[in-house]
Amino acid sequence: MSADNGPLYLGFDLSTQQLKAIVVNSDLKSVAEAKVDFDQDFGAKYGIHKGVHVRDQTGEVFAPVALWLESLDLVLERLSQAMPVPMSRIRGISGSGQQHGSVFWSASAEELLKGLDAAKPLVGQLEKALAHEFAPNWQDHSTHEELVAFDAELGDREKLAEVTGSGAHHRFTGLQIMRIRRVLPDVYANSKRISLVSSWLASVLMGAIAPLDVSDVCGMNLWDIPNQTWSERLLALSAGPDGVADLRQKLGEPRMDGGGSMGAISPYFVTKYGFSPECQIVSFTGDNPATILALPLRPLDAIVSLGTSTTFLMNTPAYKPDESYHFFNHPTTPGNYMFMLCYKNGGLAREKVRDTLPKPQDGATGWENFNKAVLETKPLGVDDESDRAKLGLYFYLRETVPNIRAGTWRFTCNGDGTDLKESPQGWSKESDARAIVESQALSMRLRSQKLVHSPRDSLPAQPRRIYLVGGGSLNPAITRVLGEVLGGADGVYKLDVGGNACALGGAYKALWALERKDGETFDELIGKRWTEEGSIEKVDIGYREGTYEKYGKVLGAFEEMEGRLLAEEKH
Ligand SMILES: Nc1ncnc2c1ncn2[C@@H]1O[C@H](COP(=O)(O)OP(=O)(O)O)[C@@H](O)[C@H]1O
Ligand SMILES: O=C(CO)[C@@H](O)[C@H](O)COP(=O)(O)O
Repeated sequence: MSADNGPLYLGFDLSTQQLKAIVVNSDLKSVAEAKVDFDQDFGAKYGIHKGVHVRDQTGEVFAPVALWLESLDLVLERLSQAMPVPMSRIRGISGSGQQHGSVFWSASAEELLKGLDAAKPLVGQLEKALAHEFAPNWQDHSTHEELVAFDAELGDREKLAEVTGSGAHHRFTGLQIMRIRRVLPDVYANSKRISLVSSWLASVLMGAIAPLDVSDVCGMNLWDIPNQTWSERLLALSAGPDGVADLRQKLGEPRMDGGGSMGAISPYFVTKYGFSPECQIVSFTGDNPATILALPLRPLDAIVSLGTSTTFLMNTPAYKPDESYHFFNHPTTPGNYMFMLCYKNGGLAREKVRDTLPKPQDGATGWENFNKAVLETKPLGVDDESDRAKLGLYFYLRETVPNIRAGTWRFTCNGDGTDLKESPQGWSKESDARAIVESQALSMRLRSQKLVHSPRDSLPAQPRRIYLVGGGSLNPAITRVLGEVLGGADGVYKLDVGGNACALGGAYKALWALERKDGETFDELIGKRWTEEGSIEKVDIGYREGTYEKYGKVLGAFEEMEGRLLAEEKH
């Protein structure tokens, strides 16, 4: 069958600020795309900002589930208009959700999901299917009490990381569930099932509660990765000693196969949008695991995702957990893992620094002055040999890696990293523009050191290729600084789908799930069909001899700066 009349695959991405959809054919070529921007399309109605509500007094960050339901109808309406061929050609659907967020279903959920009426919108019909109208968001940091308890439960934080792939993090779902049980006991008691954002979207599309996904389940601090089972002790911590069986029932058993079908699409979508009743729903995963499925990722290649959060991702067969980063099951390949660093102060922090600079004329992207400042400032703000290197931290929210309070700090040191001192007088706004991007990249380089080795010849240890995805990957100044700091022996590449990588990874996952031959891995199938041309574009040379080493010399000072700020908080 030629790609002109063959099956199509749909990938969704329900992220913090948008719901995106992309359709590809069996040759991996994009056929149609659509998106809903939560603030633009529904901001006034729901009173959200950047996709969420924030309660500063408690640190809560959450999204209205009704907003996502309205967005699902709207994105499908837009997609059906954008499709050059009938929706009935779509054979399979998968996708991704922002990680860690949870949706609490009521006892009526199964029945309401099964009986959806295509003559009415989703939103009114599923109101009573929810035990809680809001979903905690990954930016939530209201769970300090729970964080302390999780880190202590198995002995210490390192032990928790060995078992669950991560130390305790405010946003991880086990902590969020424990807090909901503490502050909203009725919500917890009335929750018949609990979904992650990924499995929630799959559930609505399937008209039945979908199991949690093999990879996304690792973002809860509840899943024992070495033994691939729920940790009874951590369930007991989250649910209370008598609540283990009940919480296990609410969560269900995860689906360990990232491929195959979970069931056919709900008749609601068949009648309303013209899907085939044979269209299959494949398990949905987290947005970061989906990102590593947007291309065949080789060992030593890294992806930097510049979305609302900034993440650094690698695909590795080695499980080497550490309390400062994350390991997840690979979403499609048993025995492989996704290594991840995740920063809360990503895109929104860069926007705050951008907004301190004069606003460009109307019609500009808004980044022009920021980019000019980044490109006109020398590495580490060092103009000549006598200048001290500038190192800054720009945390508008409490950061996760490392767990440092909100604030802005500026330090200087000698070029060899010695004599680190705080610089209370600071420096110009233009220097901040370069320093924030360098700071984010230095943190990634520091923490991924153990996972990289020399790619060839006598080059220093570094990734082979660096792929950039997410909204920020469109920015040439950010791209250049990432190449200068992180290296990349074979260069820095941008995915042509830019901000749509997670949705694309979801579409490829659906394709692999339904077309795989016995035992055929995702990388084998996608690797055979994927071509660089039309998929990626080289945007920077990456490793620059001399510059890379210059940044290497201040890595120790960067770590010391973080250490000093962490120590201040302990006193
Ligand atoms: N030209 C640009 N330069 C720098 N950042 C950009 C640019 N365009 C978009 N962004 C950033 O991309 C972010 C959104 O990226 P996206 O991947 O769509 O996010 P998410 O998946 O978290 O919703 C915005 O917060 C914005 O800061
Ligand atoms: O919390 C994490 C990963 O641990 C975030 O990366 C979320 O998964 C949300 O991502 P974006 O909305 O930035 O894509």
